[in-house]
Amino acid sequence: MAETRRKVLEVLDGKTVSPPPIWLMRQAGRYLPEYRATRAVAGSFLDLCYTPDLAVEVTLQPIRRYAFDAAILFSDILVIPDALKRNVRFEEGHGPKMDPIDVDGIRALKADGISNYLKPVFETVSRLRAELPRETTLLGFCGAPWTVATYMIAGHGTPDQAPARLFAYRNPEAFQRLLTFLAEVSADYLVEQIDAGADAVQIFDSWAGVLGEEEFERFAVKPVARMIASVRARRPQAKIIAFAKGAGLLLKQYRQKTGADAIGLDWTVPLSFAVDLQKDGPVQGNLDPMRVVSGGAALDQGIDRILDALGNGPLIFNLGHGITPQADPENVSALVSRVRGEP
Ligand SMILES: Cc1c2[nH]c(c1CCC(=O)O)Cc1[nH]c(c(CCC(=O)O)c1C)Cc1[nH]c(c(CCC(=O)O)c1C)Cc1[nH]c(c(C)c1CCC(=O)O)C2
Repeated sequence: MAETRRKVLEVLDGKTVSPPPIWLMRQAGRYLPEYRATRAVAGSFLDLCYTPDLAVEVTLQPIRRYAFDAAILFSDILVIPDALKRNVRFEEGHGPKMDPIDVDGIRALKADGISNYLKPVFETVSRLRAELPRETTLLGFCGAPWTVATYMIAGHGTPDQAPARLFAYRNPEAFQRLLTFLAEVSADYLVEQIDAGADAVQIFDSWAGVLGEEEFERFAVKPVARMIASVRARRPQAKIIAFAKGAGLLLKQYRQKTGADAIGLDWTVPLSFAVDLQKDGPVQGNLDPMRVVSGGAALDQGIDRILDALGNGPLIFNLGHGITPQADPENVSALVSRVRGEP
């Protein structure tokens, strides 16, 4: 059989691929009219995540339009609390909600049944691997323990995760227990995605940036290091991207201490520092999603700066965070063409 080049995997192996492969965080989503159409017939957002026919369809939509180098499984990081029976719901215009967990709730958490509950997700992964073009890398994902814990404790999203930070100071043992529990079940979840056909996985620590230095070490670095070690102990070839949004200077040690193959960079990471981080291994990022909303010169300049700074080393071109619903699909076409050096 002919060798298939999966460019994202080549970069994760430390190679420089030119032009760099590209995919976008949240590439399947509300900025696409075809996503909104599927979403409208799906019932709830979680129904969309748990119906393989529909989840496969929305995962493929941005691949059909833009031929991105990677597809990311359509799901959500909050399927783990949902599988833990935290009554997760997504209300229009309100973001995610769930029952807030307390110390007794943390003590009562059990891992039984998660894998069975999430079977539709694994079915989506295996169908995607069969349906995607061979050269497209399939990414699985999960949330990092800290980020998932922030939603479990508050019961909803907050601007600064004050409820989880406060809970962690007041109840250090229960909080540590929650992080350790989430690290274990999330590692199992990633192993099952890999076994179903995911070529690589990304761990999203979207709220790493609200932590002080010591808490970053205990709540972000250690649990993710533990997850990665657990996945690698079982699947030594696993390729893992870790995205700690807002981690800034602490990213330097983050890759080394967690063992991630590549680190994701948000748009506030200075390119001069990104060049330094790239000397230690592959990086992914880091265009400001608002440049995609803006389009025009702001988009072109943002792309060119990243390519100039990072294009001669192992780079997966991406945004610094998820694409937003206001982004014009035409601007995404312009972005992809420019990164690929097409007219
Ligand atoms: C923190 C977080 C969540 N979910 C996720 C994160 C980490 C990354 C990040 O920080 O963005 C990750 C996520 N969520 C979704 C994906 C799918 C794959 C992809 O990237 O295309 C992925 C990888 C779909 C989604 N997850 C969600 C949507 C929008 C819901 C809808 O269509 O009604 C999508 C497409 C809902 C969601 N899910 C979450 C929130 C806060 C929200 C509401 C905010 C919003 O509405 O944009 C939790």
